[in-house]
Amino acid sequence: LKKRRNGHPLPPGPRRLPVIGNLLDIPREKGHIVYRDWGLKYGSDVLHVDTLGGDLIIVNSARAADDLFNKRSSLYSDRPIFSAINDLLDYGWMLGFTPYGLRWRRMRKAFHTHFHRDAARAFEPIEEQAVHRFLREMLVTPEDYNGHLRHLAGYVIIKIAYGVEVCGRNDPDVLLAEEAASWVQRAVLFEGAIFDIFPILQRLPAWFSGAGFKRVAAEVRHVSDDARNIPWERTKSAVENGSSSHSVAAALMQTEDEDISKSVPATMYMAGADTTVSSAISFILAMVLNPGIQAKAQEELDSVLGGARLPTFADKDSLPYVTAIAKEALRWHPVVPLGVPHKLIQDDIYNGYFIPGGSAVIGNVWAILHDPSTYPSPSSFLPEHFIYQSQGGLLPDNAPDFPDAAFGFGRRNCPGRYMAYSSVWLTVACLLAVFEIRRAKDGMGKEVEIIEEYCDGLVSFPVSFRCEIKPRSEAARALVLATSPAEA
Ligand code: HEM
Repeated sequence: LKKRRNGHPLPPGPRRLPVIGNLLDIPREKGHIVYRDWGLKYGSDVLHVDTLGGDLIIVNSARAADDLFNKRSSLYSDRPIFSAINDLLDYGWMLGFTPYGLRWRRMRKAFHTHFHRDAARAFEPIEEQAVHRFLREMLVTPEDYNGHLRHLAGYVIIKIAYGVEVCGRNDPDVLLAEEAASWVQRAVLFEGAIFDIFPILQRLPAWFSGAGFKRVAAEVRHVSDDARNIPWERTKSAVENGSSSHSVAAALMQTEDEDISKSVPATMYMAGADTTVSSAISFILAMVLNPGIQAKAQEELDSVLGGARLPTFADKDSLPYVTAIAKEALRWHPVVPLGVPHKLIQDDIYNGYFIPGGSAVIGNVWAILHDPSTYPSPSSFLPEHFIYQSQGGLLPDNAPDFPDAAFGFGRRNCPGRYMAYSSVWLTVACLLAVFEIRRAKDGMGKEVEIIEEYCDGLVSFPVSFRCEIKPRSEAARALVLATSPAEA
């Protein structure tokens, strides 16, 4: 290593001990905050951590993320090999974990064909129908907003992926995809624990031992295979007998080989369901905590729509404050606070520092989206963070007016981001247009205290909280009821 370094130091970081390196320094929770604080302490936006699994590089600023992940994207676009789990789970078919190379490129291209900015607009009618259906569900059991949001995400993804409508909460496709996705989360996290990438999971689950692991792994593999194959085979039969509706799976079947085609729709649920749900819940939490912001957004909605209809995508440009709320929901508590680790494929020098080839490289999404030089009050939920200073907001005029980092970096950034953002935008706009979101009251009429707390994990979720979500008026309720049940 000394030879390869050729006099260049490694980026700074906590002092390494012989043999165990920085094992004892690795934070057990809230890694994104600890890593940001290390950056401040060591005066560098790029850090090096010596883990038992190898080298870990943390990138804490938008500038360094752009320099490495974008400008040197041919070097920084691989993934660390999650090999131990992959042997058993075979999640190599999921685009997010596929090593950088030909197979990844083909899958990514297939994804891009259907999800680039203009292509994703084709999904808007499905998203509108699904959000209307969600609003109707919210009229009946608003306390189950979490379940309804999950249903909404599942409905949209399965309909776009396979052209079929999920039948209720217990739809077999959704249940299977949910199960596979939850195993993937666990598998990745716990592989991360081995590499010390996601420090929280240094506590390995009890089933990770001997025969227990083999048994669980066999089951998991089965679930992962079914999640990819069952809906695919059904779509294939539907295409063959001429009964299929338009879908990503049906379109890919005509153009790509089976390995690529069936991986794309199956990946959508794994990558797109939890992430979209988490951002929508963050929005609800933000509204409970900030009634003034909610009132201002509703004023804007009323002035544009006159309370006469629900917002649609065509209203986006007329609703800058609502749009800023949707973006702020993605920034305030980013869904994937440490992103998904990339891997550097060969030795590199950056700002005079030596970065060893093979390092896992983490873009600290949270630190970048909480940089006070771009977002002056980073911990507060302020839509003004996405309104330029020249227009009365807080965003420096040279900063991008979108929380790009929330969707990752460089060639591996989220290919579903346009679809994800439009789903979040429409959910935010429609909920604000017709519902009042408030603190819940206890039996004594006292407001229930809410703690702004998030679970650690690859995908981070707000800790469950109670709130009250009621139609703003009888007219608002009538608007929701007027969305035809037949359309969804
Ligand atoms: C609010 C919702 C979402 C957020 C915040 C989000 C965020 C992310 C992030 C941070 C990454 C890692 C990027 C990197 O490695 O640098 C990622 C990857 C990915 N996302 Fe999303 N995502 C969302 C929704 C979706 C949706 C709806 C889909 C599909 C329909 C999707 C598909 C993917 C895929 C396939 C990857 C892996 C890309 C690759 O490795 O080449 N995501 N996403």
